[in-house]
Amino acid sequence: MLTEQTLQGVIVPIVTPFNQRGNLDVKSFKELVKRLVSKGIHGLVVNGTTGESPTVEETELETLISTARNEMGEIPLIVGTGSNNTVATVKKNTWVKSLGADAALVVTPYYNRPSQQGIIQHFQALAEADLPIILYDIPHRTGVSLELETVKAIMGMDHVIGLKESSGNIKRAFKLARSLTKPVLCGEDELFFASLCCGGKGGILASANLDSDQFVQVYELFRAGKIEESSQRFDQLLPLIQFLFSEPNPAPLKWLLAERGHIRSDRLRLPMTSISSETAKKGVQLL
Ligand SMILES: O=C(O)C1=N[C@H](C(=O)O)C[C@H](O)C1
Repeated sequence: MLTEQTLQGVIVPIVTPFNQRGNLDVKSFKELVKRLVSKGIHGLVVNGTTGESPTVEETELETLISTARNEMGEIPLIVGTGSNNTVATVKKNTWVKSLGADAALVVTPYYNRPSQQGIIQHFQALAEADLPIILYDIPHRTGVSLELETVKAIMGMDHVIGLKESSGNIKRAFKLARSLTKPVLCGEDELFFASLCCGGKGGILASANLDSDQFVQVYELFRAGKIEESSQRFDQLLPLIQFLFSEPNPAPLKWLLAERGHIRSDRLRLPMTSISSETAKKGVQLL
């Protein structure tokens, strides 16, 4: 099980590769996991936003979890399970735990506009599944704003081991990293280095599906006190990060992974679509 002491470093929300017909491409997924593990990542998220969780079927998720588990050894496996239905999320957490998950990444309940108290109770209810939780705050995707007091209340729960902070507001990230005793992980790739400077303990970074060893080095250099070297290494990654978020994630990421031969197709499931030809031209320049 993952704990607040071991939750740190570069954690990669892996893409879910599909073939041209839109079916799960298990072979590409397995190769991808192996490659990421060989690059020294500190954890993996299956079924995150980057893994196109809204379109992944339960049987497919079972395959993804067991395939990843087999390749990962002791490296923590986190599974995205968040939804806007508390009972369903408890059930899903219990289920993914039985499949070998070390923790669940749980986004704030979106769309039905719960009160702050409702959000607190949602996370409280997840204790029943007995699986460590990482709170995922990403207001621009969920449409839900968490008050600082709400974050503190959730982070005070025993089964909640950390926060993935994706508000894009570095002042807020700074405040949280300073005031919380549990790890705050950056979920806004462009702010990764800034977040480490604010006291963040690592990041859950879609960009780290590519050039993973470079992201690991940014983190390791920073931890070793080599701040300038870490900063320079991160600057080198910025054009990649900016390209990857020039259209909704994970479309540019899948395109680049396919171009580099790491997956066999850049296919996404609707309503997500592949990148435009203009973005592809920019990608070719980057390559
Ligand atoms: O899947 C994730 O986890 C991430 N998703 C974010 C997003 O797509 O908005 C980006 C972040 O790098 C990780």
